[in-house]
Amino acid sequence: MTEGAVPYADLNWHRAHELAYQSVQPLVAETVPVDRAIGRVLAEDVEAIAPVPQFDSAVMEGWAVAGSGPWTVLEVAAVPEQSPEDAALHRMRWVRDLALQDGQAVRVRAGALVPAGTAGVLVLDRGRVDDDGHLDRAPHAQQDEPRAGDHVRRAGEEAETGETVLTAGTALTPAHLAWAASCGLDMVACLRRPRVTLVVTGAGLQSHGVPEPGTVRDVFGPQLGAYVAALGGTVIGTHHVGLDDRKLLAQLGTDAQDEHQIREATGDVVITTGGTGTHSRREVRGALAAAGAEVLVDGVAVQPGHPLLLARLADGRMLVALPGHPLAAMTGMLTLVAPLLAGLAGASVPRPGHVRLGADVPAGVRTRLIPYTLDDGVAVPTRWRAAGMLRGFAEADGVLICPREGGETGEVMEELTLPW
Ligand SMILES: Nc1nc2c(c(=O)[nH]1)N[C@H]1C(S)=C(S)[C@@H](COP(=O)(O)OP(=O)(O)OC[C@H]3O[C@@H](n4cnc5c(N)ncnc54)[C@H](O)[C@@H]3O)O[C@H]1N2
Ligand code: MOO
Repeated sequence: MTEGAVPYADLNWHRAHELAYQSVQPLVAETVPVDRAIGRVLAEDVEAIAPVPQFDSAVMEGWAVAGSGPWTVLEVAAVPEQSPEDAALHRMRWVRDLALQDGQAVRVRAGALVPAGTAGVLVLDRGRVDDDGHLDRAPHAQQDEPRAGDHVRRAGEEAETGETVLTAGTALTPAHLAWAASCGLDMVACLRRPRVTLVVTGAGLQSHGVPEPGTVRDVFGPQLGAYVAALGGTVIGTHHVGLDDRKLLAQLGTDAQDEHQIREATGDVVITTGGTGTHSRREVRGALAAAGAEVLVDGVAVQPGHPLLLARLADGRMLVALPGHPLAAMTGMLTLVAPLLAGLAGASVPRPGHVRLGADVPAGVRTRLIPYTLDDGVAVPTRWRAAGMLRGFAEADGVLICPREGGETGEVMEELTLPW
């Protein structure tokens, strides 16, 4: 390789995707409140700090009973002028400290604590209480109701203290977080969400309305933040630098003195848009060279999104340069940003899925990323697939990774799932 040459120019799509993932290490962990950990990746195994559930409880409303019956129904002495909440708490504590003896029963609601000594729960409509507070089975009940353990949820039946209840590397879903709350957890150790700075280059970008001929409506500044969030990152700043190379360069350098300051000020990743074509202006490549960045990938053999760059800045931040053409940038996010953010977040590499083609795709000059819609379970490639078009991507169910030789109806092809 000649001096200064980029190790991976015109890289095969799969290798570029993998290289982006492998180019980074997971970020350090931080402990976060359970209710703010959605979508985060667990940094370490979580062990149950108490049995789950924490106490024996009734599954059905009725009476917790001891012995074969009939039973005397015990009730707590009422405290005058107690609020309903205080009365409920007072009764719960009384039940907690109670030890049922043979022939005794206590009225319980579904989910409520049952006292020590409970053999089972006699369901409400299977029992009768007479005026003297004696409980017996209803005429239609079986004579052995309730059998030992009937309608009682035992402490520790889901997890014992010290048991691993969530494993490191899990991307936390609402179901995981409900489970963590059920285990009594308040905080969990998660890998930090990658922080991203967006740098939008280009002239004549309009922030609102229908653009005048010769100008374009900016589709990256306002929208890429949500795309980054869907991929597990957080955009901490968006900078419009126009065509000013010095402003672009300023975003790639830093005055910060140490790693912590750099991360706080500028994040972990810089994503630029536009200025990646190999045309006369130096733009992104020039700025990367001036900033002393190490370019890892310069061009991916894919259409759209050929002039994509992956670089490591001098301070260790990673940079992805997306082309200006909108679809090229949107698919470039799947090619390089998705695996990069997954690598930083400690998540597994996003693997392509597979889908059956519902139409022929002719051969092309290189691999193509083609948005498709699902029709009756088969993939119909969009006709709005050129680099400047967004219509096909907007209505897509996924993106085909179509090899150079194309594909025929009925054939199974690799695809990328969209993060929304
Ligand atoms: N002489 C060459 N021309 C081009 C080459 C090349 O190698 N040599 N590569 C082509 C390919 S492939 C692509 S893709 C584009 C990449 O272009 P750039 O990344 O340099 O993009 P710009 O020139 O900055 O912008 C192109 C075009 O994209 C639209 N754009 C840009 N930013 C936005 C935005 N924020 N919102 C909406 N649309 C945007 C705009 O129409 C720009 O004119 O280069 C080819 N040309
Ligand atoms: O390769 Mo560019 O990204 O389509 O025109």
